[in-house]
Amino acid sequence: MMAIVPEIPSKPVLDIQVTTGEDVPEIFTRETGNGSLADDPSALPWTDCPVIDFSLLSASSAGDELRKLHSALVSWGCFQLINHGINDSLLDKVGEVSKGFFLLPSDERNKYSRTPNDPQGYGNDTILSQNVPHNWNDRLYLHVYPQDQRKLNLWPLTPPDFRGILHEYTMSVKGVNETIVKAMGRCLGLEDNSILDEYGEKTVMAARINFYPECPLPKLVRAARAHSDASAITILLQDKQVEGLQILKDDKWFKVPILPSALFVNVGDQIEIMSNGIFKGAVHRVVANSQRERLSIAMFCSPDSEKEIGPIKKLVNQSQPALYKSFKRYEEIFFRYHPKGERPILTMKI
Ligand SMILES: O=C(O)CCC(=O)C(=O)O
Ligand SMILES: [Fe+2]
Repeated sequence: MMAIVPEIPSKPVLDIQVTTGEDVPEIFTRETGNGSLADDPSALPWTDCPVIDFSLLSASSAGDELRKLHSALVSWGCFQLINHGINDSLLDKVGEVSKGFFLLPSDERNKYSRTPNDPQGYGNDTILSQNVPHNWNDRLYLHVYPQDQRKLNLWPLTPPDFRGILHEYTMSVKGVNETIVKAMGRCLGLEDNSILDEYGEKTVMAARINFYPECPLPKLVRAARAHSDASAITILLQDKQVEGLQILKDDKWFKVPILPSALFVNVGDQIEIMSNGIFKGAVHRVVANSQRERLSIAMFCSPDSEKEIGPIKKLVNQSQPALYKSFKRYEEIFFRYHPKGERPILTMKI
């Protein structure tokens, strides 16, 4: 049996009283070597990762858009998605109910607190090593699809329409995920359903609703340290006004701009593995902001956790041997390594 490593506990960031940098607890300011904290965000360049028009992806004449998508996935591992069909009013509403939750008094929010060693629920991320800094981030992490896997006791009852809106948003994002994943299959020269078939019986989706309070020490504290996602793909709704997300490419950091009404899509570890390394999982981080709070909603779309995942057979041959092992339940693997400051995907390499 595996020993359970105890968590390094922390209160939600919203419950820490800070007025000056001196009030920031030491668990947030440790250095990790995950990129220099001294980088001045204003000095970094903007990413020019492609903007993909969703409405063109399923057309029989999608050639140009698929070429753009292919180039995005092999170079950046991410793209901005426009014309995705989710209307602005739903994007606004899911943002508003989410913010409404984080603005609740502490005792209301903490009714939905996660329990130690379980990622689902409200609070901050699990940290399992003294060397790993905590993120200046409170998040509500919920399995949202399939519906019978929802832990409804962790779904806020206030704001009153939170559950209904998150459900509606989930179902809309699920459709977007399917079209993107089919297009990714075509980009690899495979059948439409080649990746979706690897998903098994059902797509699994988790929502991670991030709230980043203002931070008086943005030069020493990360809002989210560098990571790649456990998902196959992540569909992210950024804050409408406050930037902060950055993407790593060729060892350089790039800021991700806010594009009105767009969703930001990035490749997660599981598509990197299924594509046998052809598509790159995007390493990203979020910088802290001393002036403004920030909200984002990441929807992690992944294969059925009981399905064995590995490099797609048609992409493996003598000149391209499999680069990764096959496995099940990647989310569990991710939560074993990430809280210790290790990169989960490296443990999957052959
Ligand atoms: O807040 C963001 O823009 C990104 C969040 C993120 O990387 C995540 O939730 O995995
Ligand atoms: Fe992420």
